[in-house]
Amino acid sequence: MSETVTATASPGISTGRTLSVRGLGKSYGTGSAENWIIRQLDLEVPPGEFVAIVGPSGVGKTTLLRSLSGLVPPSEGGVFIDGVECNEPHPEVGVVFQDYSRSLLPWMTTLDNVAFPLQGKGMKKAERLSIAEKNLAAVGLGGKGHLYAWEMSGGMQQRVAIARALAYESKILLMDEPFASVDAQTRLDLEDLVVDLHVNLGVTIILVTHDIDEALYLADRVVVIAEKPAHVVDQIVTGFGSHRDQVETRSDPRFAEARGRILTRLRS
Ligand SMILES: Nc1ncnc2c1ncn2[C@@H]1O[C@H](COP(=O)(O)OP(=O)(O)OP(=O)(O)O)[C@@H](O)[C@H]1O
Repeated sequence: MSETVTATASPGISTGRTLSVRGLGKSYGTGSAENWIIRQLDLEVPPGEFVAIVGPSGVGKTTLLRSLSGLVPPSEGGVFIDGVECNEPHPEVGVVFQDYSRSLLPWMTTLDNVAFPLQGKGMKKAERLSIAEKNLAAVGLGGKGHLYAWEMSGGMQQRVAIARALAYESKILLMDEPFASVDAQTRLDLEDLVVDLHVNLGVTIILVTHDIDEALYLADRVVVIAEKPAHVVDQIVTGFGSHRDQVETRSDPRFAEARGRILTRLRS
């Protein structure tokens, strides 16, 4: 059974950060085998904005997100956080991946999974557990810290992954197809959870998805990447404000208009 959850303020988050992508290029291989996936990609995401990146399958969305997270070094250009070049994992950038089943450590309880990365901050155990508990509550899993991954649904495990990213004081949250592996109803619930987290916590969010409707429902701005090498080919400010409703927002004439524009752009 799915639950509807309202996010509450997390202790880990204050305001977001500006993320700037300048002339980003990423290639795999060398010499005559060099394959440019992304090239000349520019993007500016101010503090607190929610940006969704859409594009056709295989265009390079995951490659872009990995470059933003510092997990993959760019081949050209760079990623800047508040104007400072950052081409390696940044302590204020949290990442949530699609595959929740591989993101949680199976031998640890949920509470320990969320608290684990905080060890690197040199905090005492009681403080780590307290932050973990508060962030679990923020994603609707208060009091569930004793459970193991195998005792939770896919949607619950993905909430834990989000709580863990938030607990690490992330000011920028990168999400790669975070709802692609859960059922349709759970997906709607998780979408609304992320909307609430964004509104209540003010964190900057960049989410990659192949689902145009999901992008329009969640984001302040939808960035379309396409062609080979991939670059930004269109951007749409959704204009729906902070209030989103799964029925009302998706029935808004601007929603259909934006969807039509993106589909036309991707098929041209
Ligand atoms: N480590 C790698 N080495 C070589 N090529 C890679 C590597 N990672 C990705 N690629 C290639 O880069 C291209 C873009 O892949 P990527 O996963 O970023 O696309 P995507 O838009 O996220 O795809 P999808 O929508 O199917 O998830 C693909 O052609 C892929 O084969």
